[in-house]
Amino acid sequence: MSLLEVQQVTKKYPNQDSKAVNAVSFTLQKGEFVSLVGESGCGKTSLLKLIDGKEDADEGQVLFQGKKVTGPSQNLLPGHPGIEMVFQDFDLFPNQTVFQNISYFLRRYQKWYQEERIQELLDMCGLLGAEKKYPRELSGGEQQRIALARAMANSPQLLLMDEPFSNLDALLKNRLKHQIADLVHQTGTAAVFVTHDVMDALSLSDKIIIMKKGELVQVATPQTLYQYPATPYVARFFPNSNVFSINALSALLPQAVDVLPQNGQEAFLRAEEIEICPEGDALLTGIVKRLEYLGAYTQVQIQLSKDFSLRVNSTNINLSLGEQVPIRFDLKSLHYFTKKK
Ligand SMILES: Nc1ncnc2c1ncn2[C@@H]1O[C@H](COP(=O)(O)OP(=O)(O)OP(=O)(O)O)[C@@H](O)[C@H]1O
Repeated sequence: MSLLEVQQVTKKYPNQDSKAVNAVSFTLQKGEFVSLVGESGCGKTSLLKLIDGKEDADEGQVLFQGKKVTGPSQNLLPGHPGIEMVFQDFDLFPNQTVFQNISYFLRRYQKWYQEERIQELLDMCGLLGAEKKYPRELSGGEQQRIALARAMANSPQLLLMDEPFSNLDALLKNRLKHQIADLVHQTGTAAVFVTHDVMDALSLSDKIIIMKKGELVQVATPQTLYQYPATPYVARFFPNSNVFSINALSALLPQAVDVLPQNGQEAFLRAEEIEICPEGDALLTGIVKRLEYLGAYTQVQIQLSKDFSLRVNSTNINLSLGEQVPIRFDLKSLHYFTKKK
């Protein structure tokens, strides 16, 4: 039995024209780490609230450990006890100290255990010594970590995290994201992690769900998602992907018309699959339009025609804007999408 089964869940808020969540189905196993990625307003938070029983579904159902999760219409205190949710706005008690904020979630335990557990949680989140502070005395990132510590206090079976790293600096985010992933794997806690950053999703998840306008577009492992994005929307989440129309490429490569499909479809090519090459080996030639130095390589935007440019990853640090550069790639490495939208 799956830990969580989301079955055809649909939600439309009053006064909204379209459904915030539309016939969404997926399963989650014990200890599995799933990321939910999608553009702003596509229904990620709504889906988390439906899973946790904080919103009523119009259609479909959520089963947690085989039992139906009921919403606020049937519960005085919405929210399932085995599921914890970390909200984007932290939801801390403003007039209580950090210790009180966390201990409220441990109120059923004896004082000595509360104290021990709170030290453990604060240590994990890098906030030892903050027990007596009030939320207003903490930075956004610190408040966010307290919200995480609080959600993990009771070692929930399912942790729902709504962009938990949005207020953290890069150093802290890197530390915390690996701690959370380790914790999930060590304790058998399952997690649904909402993020805008598909690279975070790639590095942390067992499975990634891509959402668009309330619907699931693709559910896949990070490897499959990266190699075979099902639609242009999915591919565009990756900073190194080039999505373009085959017609635009065919116009520049009349000699390749026979090997390129002529149905006006889109294709994609990763920036690392294209190289700047010696002039005699060029497939195409373009002008350097933008240089983005990223440490290990530079991402170079090369304009090939008025409406067609490609991003290329290059280790050449001597390129300059406006320079003419020859590029090549294997036409066989072009990827085509299995779905249109
Ligand atoms: N309580 C509500 N009442 C009415 N409409 C809502 C409510 N909550 C969300 N919506 C609408 O439902 C849609 C989905 O919102 P939701 O917050 O779930 O998206 P999201 O993907 O989490 O967005 P973001 O990434 O910006 O947080 C949006 O159009 C939003 O305006």
